[in-house]
Amino acid sequence: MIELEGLTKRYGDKVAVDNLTFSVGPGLVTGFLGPNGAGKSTTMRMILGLDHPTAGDVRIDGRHYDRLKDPLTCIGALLDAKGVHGGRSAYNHLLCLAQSNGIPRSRVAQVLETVGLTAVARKKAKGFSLGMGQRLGIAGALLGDPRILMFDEPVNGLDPEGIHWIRTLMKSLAAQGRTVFVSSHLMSEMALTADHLVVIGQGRLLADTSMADFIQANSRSYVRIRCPQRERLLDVLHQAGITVVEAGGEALEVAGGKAEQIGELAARYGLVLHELSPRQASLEEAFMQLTAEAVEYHAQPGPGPGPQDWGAGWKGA
Ligand SMILES: Nc1ncnc2c1ncn2[C@@H]1O[C@H](COP(=O)(O)OP(=O)(O)OP(=O)(O)O)[C@@H](O)[C@H]1O
Repeated sequence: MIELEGLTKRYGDKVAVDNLTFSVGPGLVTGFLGPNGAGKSTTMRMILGLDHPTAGDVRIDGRHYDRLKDPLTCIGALLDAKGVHGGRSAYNHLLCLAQSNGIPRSRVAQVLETVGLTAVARKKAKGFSLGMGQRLGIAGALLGDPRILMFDEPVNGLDPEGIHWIRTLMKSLAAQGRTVFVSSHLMSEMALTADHLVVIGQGRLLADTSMADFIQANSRSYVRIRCPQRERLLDVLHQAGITVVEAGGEALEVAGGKAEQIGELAARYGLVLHELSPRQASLEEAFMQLTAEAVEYHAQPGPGPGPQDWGAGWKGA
C-alpha cells in the first residue's frame, strides 16, 4: 500500500505536485495518468525518497522510504531505464543491487529468466536496445520480490511485442496480490492495463476512480449523420422526439445507439443519407477533456503565418 497525504513539491515558484492525497492498494494495477509535466515523475521520486516534499507525507506500508529495512524487498521501481552503469554486464548490475540489499545471488538468475535476458546476461548494458534496457530495469525492480512495484512510463519507445510483454507482466504481478503503480500519458494504454486510475494535471488530483467507472462515465456512444436534405431530416427527427446536435460542417450527431431507428425514419420519408455511422467517443478523448485545463504544453498555431502562407515570399520569383 502506498499512501500520499497532502503531498506537495515546489521548485521556486513552480508547484510541480500540489496537495495530492490518494492511496494505491494491493491486487490491482493502478494507472497514474497525466499530460506531460503533470508531476507524475516528481510524485514517484518523492515516494522513493529521491526528492523531499515541500509539504505533506508519503508512506509505503505505513513507513517512510528511508525507514525501510532493505527497501528493494519492500518496493521495486523502474524510474529511468538508462540509470544503469553501461560498462557492467546485466548480471553484474543486478548482483551489485542484490548484494547491497541482502538478496541472495540465486535471485539474479531467476529475474534474468523472468524478463527474458538470460542469453545476454554477460553482455555489457551499454550495448542493450531500449527494450532490453527496460527489461533490465524491470529485473532490478523484481529482484527483491517486493510487494509493491512502481514503473514510470515503462512502455515508452517499446515495440508492440515489448508493450504486450510489460502489460501482461504488470497484470500477473497484480494477480499475485502485489501493489502495481504505473505511470503513463496514454489513456489508450492504461485502458488495456489498469484496474484503477489516478489522474493528475498541473500537480493536482483530477480523478481517483476504478477503470470500469471511468469507462462507464466516459464511453459516450452516438450516431453521426450527413444528409443533403438536412432541414427535412431535422424536422423528421424532431417529430420523432430524437434530440440532434450540430457536429460541425454538414454533420449532425444523435446521442445513443439509434442508427437503425434513424435509417428507418429517413427511408420512410424518402430522405437520402450520405452517412449514418454509430460511433464511440474514445477514452483518450475523455482523458483529454478531463485534463484540457491542466495541459501545460499546448501545440498551438503561433502568431506567425499559417501553412497557407508558407512560401508566400517566393511568389512571382
Ligand atoms: N528539478 C526540477 N527543477 C525545477 N522544475 C522541475 C524539476 N523537476 C520537475 N520540474 C517541473 O515540475 C513539473 C512536473 O514535472 P514531472 O517530470 O514530474 O512531470 P511528469 O508528469 O512526469 O511529465 P512527463 O510525462 O513529461 O515525464 C514540470 O513542470 C517540470 O518542469
